Amino acid sequence: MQIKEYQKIITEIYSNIKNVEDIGKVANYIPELGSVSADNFGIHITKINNETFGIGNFEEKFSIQSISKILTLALAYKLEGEKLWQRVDVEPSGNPFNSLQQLESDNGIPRNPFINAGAIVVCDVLISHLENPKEEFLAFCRELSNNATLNYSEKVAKSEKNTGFRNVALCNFIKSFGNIKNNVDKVLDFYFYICSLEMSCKELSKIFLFLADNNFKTHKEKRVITKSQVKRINAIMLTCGFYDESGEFAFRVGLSGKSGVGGGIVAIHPNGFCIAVWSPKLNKKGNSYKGMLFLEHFTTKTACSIF
Ligand SMILES: NC(=O)CC[C@H](N)C(=O)O
Repeated sequence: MQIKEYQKIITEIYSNIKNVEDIGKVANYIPELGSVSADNFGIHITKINNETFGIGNFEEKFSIQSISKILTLALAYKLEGEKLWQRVDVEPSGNPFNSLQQLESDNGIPRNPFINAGAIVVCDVLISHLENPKEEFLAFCRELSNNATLNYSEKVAKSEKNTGFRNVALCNFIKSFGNIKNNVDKVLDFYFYICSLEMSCKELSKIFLFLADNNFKTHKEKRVITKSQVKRINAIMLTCGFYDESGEFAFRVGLSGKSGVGGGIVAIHPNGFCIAVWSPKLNKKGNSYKGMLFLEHFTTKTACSIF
């Protein structure tokens, strides 16, 4: 589909949904997230041929939260290879993102890398590989998107550190099973920082092009991960990207995707495009209410789901 056609359809849906009553709530269990204006609504699409279109607050940076779990997974998979799956599984959890429940019966092996438990293990794997995890992970993101302005938010990271009791519990619990190899404070500090990464919809739809374009190379002409790894990360996004609402997202939208409690969602059409939506009010499962609604209309009107 031509970018002009996407532009027309996106503009139309954006205008309709902008005025729909938002039944969601801005996340405030991390106090700093509660300070954003609930009315923000932005969309940006980047095609693999680099044609783009954006509307609304698509250039404003926000806390990408769990969307960063795709980036930590990509780097850990690159560094650790298939051994990674001995530490974290690839099954949908059917449980909330911060749940402790299954970890006991699963002997400290998190169900997938996109729930908090799984992302914490992935952070631990990265710490074992990297000398300066925060700096090197940020450098990876900057290279991937050819964007030196990408950064963490100190405020959000600190705010989460002060209130992240559940994540502290998760990390210690997993450590008790031997599936955290490094110091828990170090792992948690890294986890809180990766969650605090800030990007706009425009930046998000660009950084994830490596999952849409099988021939993607960075500006330094480097391949990021193998084609098989791209396929697998997309598969985990489809089955686990929205926690206990992953089935619903596949059912209503039909793209691989990932949400964050900052209200962002990215979705991938393999060989087509990456689209990012931001609207801070979340539904009960922690996914952006208007973001999901927008994407449902988008794949319906463009007939561009993967099914
Ligand atoms: N779903 C999310 O975006 C959750 C991430 C958040 N930083 C947390 O650990 O609770």
